[in-house]
Amino acid sequence: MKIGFIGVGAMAKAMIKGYINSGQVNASDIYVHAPHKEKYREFAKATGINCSDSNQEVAASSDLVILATGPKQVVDALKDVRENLNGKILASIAWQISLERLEELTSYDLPIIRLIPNVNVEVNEGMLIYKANENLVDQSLADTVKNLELLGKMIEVPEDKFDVSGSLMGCTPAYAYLFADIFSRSAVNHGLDKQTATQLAAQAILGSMKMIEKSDKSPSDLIDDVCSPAGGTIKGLLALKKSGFEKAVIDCFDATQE
Ligand SMILES: NC(=O)C1=CN([C@@H]2O[C@H](COP(=O)(O)OP(=O)(O)OC[C@H]3O[C@@H](n4cnc5c(N)ncnc54)[C@H](OP(=O)(O)O)[C@@H]3O)[C@@H](O)[C@H]2O)C=CC1
Ligand SMILES: O=C(O)[C@@H]1CCC=N1
Repeated sequence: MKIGFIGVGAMAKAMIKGYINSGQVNASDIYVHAPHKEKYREFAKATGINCSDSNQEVAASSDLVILATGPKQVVDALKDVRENLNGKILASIAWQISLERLEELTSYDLPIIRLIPNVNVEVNEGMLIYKANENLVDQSLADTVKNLELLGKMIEVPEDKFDVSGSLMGCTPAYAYLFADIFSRSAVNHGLDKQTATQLAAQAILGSMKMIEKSDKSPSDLIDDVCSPAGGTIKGLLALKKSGFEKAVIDCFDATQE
C-alpha cells in the first residue's frame, strides 16, 4: 500500500518513522508534501521517502492519503486534493475535524477514517483512536486498520468521545515525559548522572505501565504493593498529595479540554 502525507510536521514524521521501523512499509512507498520543503528536506533524505511537488501529487501517488495538517489548514489542503481522491482512502489526524466536515470538504462517497494518534507511533508503541465513515467497511476497513496497527494499538471510539479520549492518549505522552524528566533531575540533584537517571526512570515507568496493562490489579492496588509500611514510597506519595499533585493533574486534563 502506498502512503501519502499531506503535511510533514511532528506527527507525520513520527508516523513515517514508525512505518519504516515496522519493516512492513518501504520508504520508497511513502510520499509527502508541505509548503515549506526546507523544514523536511533533511528528514526525507535521511529516511529515503519521496518529496512530491504538491498535495495533488501526493494524493495521486498514494492509496492511503493521510491528512496531517493542523486543523486550521484542513480546508486549504483538502481544496487542493479533493479532485485527486477518487479510488483512495483518506485518513485524517486533524484535531477536532469531524468525519462529517471531512466529507463536506471532499465527497460524500469517499472512504474516510478519522484518527488521533500519539507520538509514540514513532517506536510502534502508539495509541490510536479511530472512527471510519460508512464508505469504509468490510475488507477495506480491516486492511486500513491492519496497516495503522503497524504503528500501535488501534481502538474504535465514537466521535462524540474523540475530544476526551484524544486528550487522554494524545497529550499524555508529554506529561509522561515530564514525569520522567523531573524524577531523573531530582536524582541528579542527589548525585546520579543524568544518563543513568533517565534510563532508570524510563525503565521504571515502562515496567509500571506494563504492570497496569498485564496485572489484574487496579492502579491503586499496585500503588499499595510498592508502599512498604513506614518506607520511602509512602512518604513520597504523601508528599505528592500534600503538594497538590492530584489537583494539578486534574487541572492539567481539564485545560486540555478547553
Ligand atoms: N503532535 C501530536 O502529538 C499530535 C498531533 N495531532 C494532530 O495532527 C496534526 C498535525 O500536528 P503536528 O504534526 O504536531 O503539527 P505541525 O505544525 O508540526 O505540522 C503541520 C504540518 O502541516 C503542514 N501544512 C500546513 N498547511 C498545509 C497545506 N495547505 N498543505 C499541506 N501541508 C500543510 C505544515 O507545513 P509548513 O510547516 O510547511 O507550513 C506542517 O508540515 C494536527 O491537526 C494535530 O492536532 C494529533 C494527535 C497528536
Ligand atoms: O497539542 C495538541 O493539540 C496535539 C493534539 C494532541 C497532541 N498534540
